Amino acid sequence: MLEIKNITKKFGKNVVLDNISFVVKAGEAVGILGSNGAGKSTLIEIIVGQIKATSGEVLLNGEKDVYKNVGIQFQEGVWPKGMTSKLLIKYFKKNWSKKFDDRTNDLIKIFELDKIMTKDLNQLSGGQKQRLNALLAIINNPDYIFLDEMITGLDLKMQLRLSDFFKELKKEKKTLVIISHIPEEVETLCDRVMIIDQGKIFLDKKLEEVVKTFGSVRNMLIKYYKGELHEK
Ligand SMILES: Nc1ncnc2c1ncn2[C@@H]1O[C@H](COP(=O)(O)OP(=O)(O)OP(=O)(O)O)[C@@H](O)[C@H]1O
Repeated sequence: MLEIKNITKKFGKNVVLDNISFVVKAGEAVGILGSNGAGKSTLIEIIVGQIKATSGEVLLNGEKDVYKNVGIQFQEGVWPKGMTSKLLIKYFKKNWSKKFDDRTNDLIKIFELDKIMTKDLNQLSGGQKQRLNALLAIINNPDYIFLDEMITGLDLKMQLRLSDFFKELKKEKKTLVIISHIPEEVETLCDRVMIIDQGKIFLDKKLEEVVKTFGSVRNMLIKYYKGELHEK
């Protein structure tokens, strides 16, 4: 169980997260929606320990060292010249000298990275980097997986393939926290939907309830952006 307790984050005077609390149960898949700049990525970065909260705490199964059992899909980075997918995967798996195991080789094929394994990362396309980042999130088979706009910008074939792949992980009772601007991604993968609005939780509902009330996550989001949702 992941507990987010009274998280506030300020950058200078800017309050980006304002006393956010919620619990994610093991095996749950939560989709986090919201406007650009609402605080979604900051929230995930705090949960996984990449940045510090101004106040509040995050506990995973009652413990503070959340990073030990999570996988996070990093945003696109700038890499040293000569860094390749192969080297980066080895680094993440901490097995510089060993051959990849069967699971890793399968993942490389599923994510269609096999042909670009030894190419300089700075020469990869945006979608190729994104697929690599998504693979790194799961390479160590974590129980808690955080995906920040995982399929945005991928071609439809890869969007469907990765959605199917993460759907299978969900069946294995992995816990997923997904930031997305694509309502269909949330509807496909998640059983709980949240909207973050100006650093606060504006809406937190079961997918079932959203679909029953609005017909779809997209319809709910349209209502939200039109100012016709009053959840606060
Ligand atoms: N390191 C930083 N220093 C100062 N302000 C920051 C920093 N990181 C983020 N912010 C600000 O915090 C706010 C929330 O940013 P965040 O990236 O969490 O939004 P988001 O909801 O993920 O947006 P998007 O949908 O555009 O990815 C923004 O106003 C952003 O400018």
